[in-house]
Amino acid sequence: MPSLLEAIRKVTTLDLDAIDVQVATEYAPFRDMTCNQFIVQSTLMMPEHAHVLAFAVDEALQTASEYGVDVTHSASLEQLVVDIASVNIIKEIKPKLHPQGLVLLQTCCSKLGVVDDVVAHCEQLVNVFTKYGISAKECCIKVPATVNGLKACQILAHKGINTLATTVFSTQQALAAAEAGCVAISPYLNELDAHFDRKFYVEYSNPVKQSPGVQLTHRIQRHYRSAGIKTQVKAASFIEPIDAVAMAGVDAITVGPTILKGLAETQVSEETATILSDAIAATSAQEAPPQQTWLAGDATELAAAMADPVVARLQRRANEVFTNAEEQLRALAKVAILNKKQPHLESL
Ligand SMILES: O=C(CO)[C@@H](O)[C@H](O)[C@H](O)[C@H](O)COP(=O)(O)O
Repeated sequence: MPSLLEAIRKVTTLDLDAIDVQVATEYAPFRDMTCNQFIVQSTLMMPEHAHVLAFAVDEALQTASEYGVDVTHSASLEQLVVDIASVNIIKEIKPKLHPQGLVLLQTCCSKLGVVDDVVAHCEQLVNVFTKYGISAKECCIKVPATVNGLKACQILAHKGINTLATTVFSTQQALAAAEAGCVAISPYLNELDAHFDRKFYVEYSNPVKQSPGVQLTHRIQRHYRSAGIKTQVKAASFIEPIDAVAMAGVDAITVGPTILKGLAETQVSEETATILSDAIAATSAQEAPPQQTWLAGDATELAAAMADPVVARLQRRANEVFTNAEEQLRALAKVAILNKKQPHLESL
C-alpha cells in the first residue's frame, strides 16, 4: 500500500506551508512555498536565523529611501524590517522548489481598510523580493480575500504582480478572485481559531460528504474547471492529515511539517481509499458557476455576498488573528531596531 502522501501526490500538486529547508528536502518534491505571519515568526525564532533581524535592520536603514519608507515613521520602518527579514529567510528555500515554483508571502491585514495601502505594501514586498534576487515572476503576494483585498488584486494584476487570494470562505470570493486575475486562491478548510483551540476543529468520518469547508473547496474547483478558469485552487488551513486526504484531486494543497509527517507515515487504508476516490470524483464533476460579475460597479455584488453572517464572521476573525500576528512581528522588529541603536541595552 502507498503512503497517503504518495497517493495524494498522484492527483494533486504539493506545496510546502513552511519556511524550512530541512522539511523541503525530507518530503521533496514541492512546487511552491507558502507562509503567513505565524510561520515567518516561528522561523525567525529558530537559532539558525538569530542574525536575520539584525541584518534586516541594517538593510532597512540603508535602503529605506529606495522603497519610499520614512525611517522616522516607526511602524513603516518596522514593517520594512519584517519584510526584508521575511524575504531573506524565504530565499533560502527557493532552490529546493520546482524551477517554476513560486514563493508566497502574505501582505498585512492592517492595510485592508484602504485599497491603495494594500497595493503599496504588495509592491513593497515585490521590490524587496527583487532586491534579494527573487524576480516578480517568481514570487506571489497573498492578499486576504476581502472586498478591498480583491480590488487590490485586480490593480496588482494589471501591474504584473502575482497575487493569491487567501482566507477564502465562499464561492463568491473565489469567483471574484478569478475575475481579479489572481494566480491562485486558498480556500480555508478550517476556521482560523481551529489552529489554536481544538474545540473549533470538527472531525468527520468522511469529510468529502460532511465537511462544509471541504465541500466548498470542491465546489470552487468544479466551478473553475467547468468555466475554464486559470486561477489555481491551493487549499490551505489543515489541522489533521485527513483534511489533506479530502483534498485529493484539487489543483494544489499547501501542507505544513506535522501533516506532511502524518501523511508520509500512514499507509492508505480501506477507509482513506474511499475518501480519496470520493474527493477525486467530487473535484472532477462539472458544475458551471453562476454567470455573474462580482467586482464591477464598486464590487457591490461581492460586498453583498460577503455580508452573509457565516462568511463575515470567518473573514473578520481571520483578519483579527492575522493582524495580531503582524503586530507581533513588528514588535520583534522594534526590539531589533532598538538593539541596533542602543547596543549597550541589549544585555539588560
Ligand atoms: O493560506 C495559505 C497558503 O496560501 C497558508 O499559508 C495558510 O495561511 C495556512 O495554511 C494556515 O493559516 C495555517 O497556518 P498555521 O496555523 O499552520 O501557521
